[in-house]
Amino acid sequence: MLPFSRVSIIGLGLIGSSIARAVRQSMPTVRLTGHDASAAVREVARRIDLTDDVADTAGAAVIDADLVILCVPVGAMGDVAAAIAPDLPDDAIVSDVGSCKTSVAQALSAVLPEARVVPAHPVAGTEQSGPEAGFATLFRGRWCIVTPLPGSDAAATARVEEFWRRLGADVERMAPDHHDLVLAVTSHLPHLIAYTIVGTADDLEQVTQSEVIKFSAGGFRDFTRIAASDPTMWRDVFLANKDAVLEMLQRFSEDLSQLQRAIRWGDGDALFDRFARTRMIRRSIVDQGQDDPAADFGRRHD
Ligand SMILES: NC(=O)c1ccc[n+]([C@@H]2O[C@H](COP(=O)([O-])OP(=O)(O)OC[C@H]3O[C@@H](n4cnc5c(N)ncnc54)[C@H](O)[C@@H]3O)[C@@H](O)[C@H]2O)c1
Ligand SMILES: O=C(O)C(=O)C[C@]1(C(=O)O)C=C[C@@H](O)C=C1
Repeated sequence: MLPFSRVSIIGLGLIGSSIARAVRQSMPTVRLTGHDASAAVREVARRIDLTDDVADTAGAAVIDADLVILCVPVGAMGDVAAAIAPDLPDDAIVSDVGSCKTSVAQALSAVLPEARVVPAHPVAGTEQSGPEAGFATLFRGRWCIVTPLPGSDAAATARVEEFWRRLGADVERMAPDHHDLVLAVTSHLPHLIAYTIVGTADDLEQVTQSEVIKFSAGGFRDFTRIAASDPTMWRDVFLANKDAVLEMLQRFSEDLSQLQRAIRWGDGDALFDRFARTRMIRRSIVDQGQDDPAADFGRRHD
C-alpha cells in the first residue's frame, strides 16, 4: 500500500520538482499538487506538466493533501507553515526537505503546534535551481535523514520514511541537533570554503590582471561548481545553522594552521601523513557508492 495518495509540494525548485518527477515515476497513482510563491515558476510548472495541479496559493495547494512537503529555503519555512495552517487537513502530515533541521523544527512546531510534523533532509542535490533543474533519479541511492520531533507520532514517521524509500533513498533517523552538526562539516563547511576560494581567486585576478580563473582546471573547477549553488538557499543555511558551522569552522581553522606550520617548517612527514589519511577517506566514500559525480550525470539522463 502506498504511504500517501495526495501529496502537495510547496516550492517547485530543484528539490520540489525532483520529488514531483520521482513520485510520478515510482508512485504514478498519487495525486500531485504544487505551489510556488513565484508566478514565473508556477507558469513553468504548468507548461512542463510537473504536477496534476498547480495552485496559486499555498492554502489552496494543501486543502485535501495527506502529505505536504515544504521545499522552500529554510528561512521561508515558518512563513509557508503559517500560510498553509488555516487550510491544512487535521490528518495531514507535514514534512520538509530543509538542509538544516533544528531551526526548521522550531519554526514548524511554533506555527503548527497541532500538526503531525516529520522533518526530513534528502542529502542529494546539485548547484542548479528551479523547476527545470530537477530530475526523477536525484534521490536514488542517496541518504534521506529523517529527524522526528519528540512529539512526532511513530506511524507518521514510518510513512514519511516509506515515502522516501519509494523515491529510491536510503533512510536514516537522527536527532535534529546531531544532524546539524554532521551536515555542518560534510556539507555546509565545504560550501563556505568553495564560496571563499572562488572569491579569493576572482579578487586576485582583478588585482593582477592575470588569468587565474581562465587557466584553472581540476580541483578549482570542482570548487566553482559548488560555489555556483543558490545564494538564497545558502544564506539561509548559514544563518540557521550558525552555531554548528562556527564550531566546525573553528576546528577547520586549527587544522589549517597545522598544515600552514608544516609547510613553513618543511615538515614533509606531517603533510604526507595528512594527505595519505584523507586519500583513504575518499576511497572509502567511493567504495560505499556515496560519491560518483559521473554516475550522477548519467542518472539525470535516465
Ligand atoms: N539544492 C540542494 O542541493 C538541496 C539539497 C537538499 C535539500 N535542499 C533544501 O531544499 C530546499 C529547496 O532548495 P532548492 O534547491 O529546491 O531551491 P530552489 O531555489 O531550486 O527552489 C526553491 C523554490 O522555493 C520557492 N519559494 C521561496 N519562498 C517561497 C514561499 N514563501 N512560498 C512558496 N514558494 C517559495 C522559490 O520561488 C523556488 O522556486 C531548501 O530548504 C534547501 O535547503 C537543497
Ligand atoms: O552536490 C551538490 O551540489 C550539493 O551541494 C548537494 C548537497 C551537499 O552538500 O551534499 C547540498 C546541500 C544539501 O542540503 C544536500 C546535498
